[in-house]
Amino acid sequence: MKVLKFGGSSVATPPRIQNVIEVLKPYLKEEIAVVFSAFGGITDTLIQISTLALEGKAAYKDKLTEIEKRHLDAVRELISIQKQSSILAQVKIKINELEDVLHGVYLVKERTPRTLDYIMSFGERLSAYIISEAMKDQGISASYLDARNVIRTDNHFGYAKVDFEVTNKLIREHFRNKKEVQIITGFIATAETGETTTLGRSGSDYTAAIFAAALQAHDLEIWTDVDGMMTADPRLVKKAFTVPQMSYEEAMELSHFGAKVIFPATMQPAMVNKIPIWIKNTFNPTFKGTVIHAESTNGKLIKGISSMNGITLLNVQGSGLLGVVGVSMRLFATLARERVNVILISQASSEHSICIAIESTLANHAKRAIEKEFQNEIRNEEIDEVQIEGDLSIVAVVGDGMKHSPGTSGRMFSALGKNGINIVAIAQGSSERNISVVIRQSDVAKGLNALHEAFFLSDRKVLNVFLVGTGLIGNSLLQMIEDQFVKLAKENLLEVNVIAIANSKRMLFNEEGLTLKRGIEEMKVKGEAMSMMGFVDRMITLNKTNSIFVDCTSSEEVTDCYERILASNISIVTPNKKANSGSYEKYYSLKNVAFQRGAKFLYETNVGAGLPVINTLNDLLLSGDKVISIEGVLSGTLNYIFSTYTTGKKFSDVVKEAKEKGYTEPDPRDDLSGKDVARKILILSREAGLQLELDQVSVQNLVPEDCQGDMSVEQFFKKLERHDASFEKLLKTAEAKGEKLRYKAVLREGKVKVELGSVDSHHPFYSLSGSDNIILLTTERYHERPMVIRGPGAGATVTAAGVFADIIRIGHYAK
Ligand SMILES: NC(=O)C1=CN([C@@H]2O[C@H](COP(=O)(O)OP(=O)(O)OC[C@H]3O[C@@H](n4cnc5c(N)ncnc54)[C@H](OP(=O)(O)O)[C@@H]3O)[C@@H](O)[C@H]2O)C=CC1
Ligand SMILES: N[C@@H](CC=O)C(=O)O
Ligand code: NA
Repeated sequence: MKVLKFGGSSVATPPRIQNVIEVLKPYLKEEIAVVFSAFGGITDTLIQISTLALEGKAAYKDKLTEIEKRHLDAVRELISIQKQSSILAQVKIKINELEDVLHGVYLVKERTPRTLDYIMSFGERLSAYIISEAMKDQGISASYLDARNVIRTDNHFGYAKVDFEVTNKLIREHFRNKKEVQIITGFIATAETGETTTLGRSGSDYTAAIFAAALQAHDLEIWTDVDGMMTADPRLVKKAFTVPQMSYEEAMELSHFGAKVIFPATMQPAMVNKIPIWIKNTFNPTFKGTVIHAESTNGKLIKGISSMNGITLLNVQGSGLLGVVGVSMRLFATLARERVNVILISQASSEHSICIAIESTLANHAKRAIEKEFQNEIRNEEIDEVQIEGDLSIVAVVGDGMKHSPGTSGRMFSALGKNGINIVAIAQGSSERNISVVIRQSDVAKGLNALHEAFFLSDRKVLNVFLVGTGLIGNSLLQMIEDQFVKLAKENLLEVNVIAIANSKRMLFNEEGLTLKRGIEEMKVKGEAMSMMGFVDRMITLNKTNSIFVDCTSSEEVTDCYERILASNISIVTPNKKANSGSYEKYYSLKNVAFQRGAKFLYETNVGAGLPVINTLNDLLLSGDKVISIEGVLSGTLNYIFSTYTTGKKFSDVVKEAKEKGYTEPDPRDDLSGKDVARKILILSREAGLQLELDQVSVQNLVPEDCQGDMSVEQFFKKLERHDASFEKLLKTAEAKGEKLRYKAVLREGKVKVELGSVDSHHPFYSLSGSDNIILLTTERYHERPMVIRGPGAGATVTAAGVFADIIRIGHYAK
């Protein structure tokens, strides 16, 4: 014997009912019994109608007509015309009965729990009856069984307790010699005194388990609308997947915390009789689903992550708790008396406080009750007033495999901590099957995803990128992420998702990740108006795991948001130098906030583009070295200009070439003025430990006076042409000495300057070409000959690659 149960969503419409009949057909070869819930939504509507009647609102009649129509329509759609009339008549008789009861409620304005149970019973009675007739009409040997004939309970209306001795006997007697498939009403039963009762939440599952146990079925199948028990709530964790098998205990722990696929109490009869419970999906019938059985399956550390919202913590504390026997007894007795269900308890060994998680709706009531119970202690200041903290959630990792496995909680807390999720309370019982934490409700989606990645996606990491700036660098970066996506995911288990893209005008978000190929175009067409505040708010609210803000602009409006971003535990990667070359105070405070929050702030491309300058310098310093001097050519643009500019060429043309090749700043005057180089050497000096400001850098400005000030880049180029002759003079002077022009940056003895000079053929700067940068690091350890870092130091590819490398570096750290 196998018992199957189909829930309300599986039988919500006639086509779905037909689908269920199709699902059942292959089962007819074996012995089965099938339990049905009311058509989807009917139980709720029945409660609603009875409430309207209770409130004296005649509108209940319209709703009743709707219910009647739904059931009559189902008969008309599922059953052939010639058989319809007697079945329609039966349905009408039931609806009339229901109408009489509702009329009674309407008149006397009273709806006892007993009446409500009776009203609700019509949902299952109508559905199972109609389905049994539809099956018969299709040639299946089936008969309708009103479970009230065989399930006996006490008269606790709403959640009646089953008398198994009598029930088992009645069920077995009923099934003796029964050939037809029994189509059974879920949820309902009869009290010893004869009234209709219901079995409480998920009562139809319970009905199925009661039948399975009584008939000693070899399997119980619960058919619902999901693919079984999932590793986490799939609405919040996109990568959640079905758990193929788990123990009864694991299922109880998981379902207890809101994974509403199965309600623990309903498993009891199956569990006691060791009957495997299959969770199957009516909308995906060939999928295996989940089997819940007696074996504790080893191998996996945890089976699932559950979550429960709407939680409030009550904190009872004070010196009166310490070592006083009986306080917790009084506390819990009070809560029990007030029917407040305690979901989680935590007490530290200092015995100074006890904290209890309950449903938020009961918080004020519970607080008042406890304060009343302890009014003497509160008056004597032995116990404080009860503190309540709401808007919380419980998240729990569950699995038999955690037992005796050190490191599970470590992994859990580390995943939450690295994502900046504050843990308000913790509980783990000695069954070691469940570790529960209380966190802010707004952190639940992020927390679940972080834990899911930590436990189920093994070493797989997902980085969520929010990009601002889609010019030369931003665009190349997106291209690179796209080109490397599959390889990184496959070989390095690193998934780089771009969640948002913005330029100065528009921004576009997609929580699932944007299609990079068309990302920028889409952003320009479909994006909403860009506002930096709006962008940051949205990014913070999304609260994604491993979020990385990537700034590929040169805007200070963007760097002004860094502190807030880092303070929200979001890492930053940027080639934009404005933040680190602003005030020293700002530079210092950004590093500090990042450190405090465990967020990363990476800017290798601030100097020498993709060349490993900042990381190398930091490695030297961290290992105890000290900088004596830094000397370099730090501008790709200026190096390109002065190594390409030879007799016969026009200076202004060479500057244009540098811009076309993508070496210059958005405004090339930032390069020519020496300002960009000044920023870079300032950043290196600060990294080396000097507390300097930008105006302390002595700068030689190469922008002719009439080209300075407010004008467009085009206007600037026009004006620059007038100065070609004076630049030619400089060039000729250097060439006459056999030297080359180079724009140098120097840090020595705490002083920093950037200036144009010429170098002879022995100088290491002489042979630089194209966009090359060179950095000579003279340190205590590298003092006879400096460490030399050299190579192309500007341009779209090398810079974007450096930015990408910083993003991946965060991936190494993330979890
Ligand atoms: N080019 C190089 O070789 C190197 C560049 N860098 C740095 O990289 C950064 C980007 O340079 P690059 O790509 O060449 O510059 P671009 O001028 O090509 O692109 C800048 C991008 O930033 C956007 N932007 C500007 N202001 C804002 C704002 N307030 N809000 C949102 N978006 C804004 C622009 O939007 P819109 O498209 O609407 O104008 C544009 O998309 C700069 O900081 C530069 O110093 C660092 C190392 C090397
Ligand atoms: N404009 C800069 C680009 C890198 O920061 C340069 O030319 O070096
Ligand atoms: Na670099």
